[in-house]
Amino acid sequence: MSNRIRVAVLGARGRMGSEAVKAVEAAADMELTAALGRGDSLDTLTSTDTQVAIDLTHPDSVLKNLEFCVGHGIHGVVGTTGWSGERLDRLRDKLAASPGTGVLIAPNFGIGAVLTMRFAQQAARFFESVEVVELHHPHKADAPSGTAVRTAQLIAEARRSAGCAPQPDATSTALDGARGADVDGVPVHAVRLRGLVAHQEVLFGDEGEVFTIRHDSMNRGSFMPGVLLGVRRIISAPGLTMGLEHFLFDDEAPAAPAGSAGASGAEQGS
Ligand SMILES: NC(=O)C1=CN([C@@H]2O[C@H](COP(=O)(O)OP(=O)(O)OC[C@H]3O[C@@H](n4cnc5c(N)ncnc54)[C@H](O)[C@@H]3O)[C@@H](O)[C@H]2O)C=CC1
Ligand SMILES: O=C(O)C1=N[C@H](C(=O)O)C[C@H](O)C1
Repeated sequence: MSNRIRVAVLGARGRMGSEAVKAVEAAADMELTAALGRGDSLDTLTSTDTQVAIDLTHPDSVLKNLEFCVGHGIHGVVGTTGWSGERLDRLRDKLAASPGTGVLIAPNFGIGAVLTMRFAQQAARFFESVEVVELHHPHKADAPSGTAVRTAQLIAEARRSAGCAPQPDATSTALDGARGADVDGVPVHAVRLRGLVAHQEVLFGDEGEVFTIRHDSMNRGSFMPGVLLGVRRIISAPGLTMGLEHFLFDDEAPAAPAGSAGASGAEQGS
């Protein structure tokens, strides 16, 4: 019997999902069990004995898909963005009732995007001002992007830990949206433009200097090494893992308890 990982793709006819289907088919250690689109029955996941479902669907679909998967002991690798705190709590409840099952939610599978978040976190305490600008194709459902929200949250956490003061902003009158969305005190601006794929700039400023971190995803193939890494790692990482960095930077992963197959099942990176 084959010991390849049995993987299904949800959202298989979409921009990301169609790339994921090709990537799974090309991976020697994986077998594609199902390529499901909107309206297809999730029962196919159980009838094909799927081990890992990759979700690249829509903010309105992803929680229902995961509730089914986790309820049937199928691990999830999730690229779908647009999560709220309330939806994450519902997923946590579901996972608590299925202790052997793992879900990775990665707002971005691109190595450069993960590094952007990491470097921004490191730079955050050294500058008085910071703003995030994300730029995407006009078909995107959620704004700001999941990556931009996560980047801003990580920056805000780092600034809080370092005891930074709120950043200066004398704006007293503004049109709606002119100063972007306020994510944990960090302004985040979203551009939607034909011709773009996925791009982000983090701008730091202080007296006499500006420091910019920029990342550009030129095509969706760039996300696939991260998706496949997520599939390979989630089968031995029970619980909720927030962010691909927990699988990329192995030196930071919590030690597995003696006798266990992998991570501890405690939440990583919430
Ligand atoms: N984490 C990452 O690195 C990345 C994440 N994304 C996210 O992935 C998601 C999908 O993005 P795109 O591929 O550009 O969107 P898309 O609109 O091209 O594809 C989504 C597909 O999912 C289908 N779908 C919707 N509900 C479904 C359901 N319940 N079951 C099965 N299929 C369903 C749609 O019909 C569509 O074909 C978005 O949330 C986007 O933000 C996109 C790029 C990279
Ligand atoms: O919708 C997209 O395209 C992307 N979505 C993700 C996000 O919201 O951060 C990742 C990447 O930016 C592409």
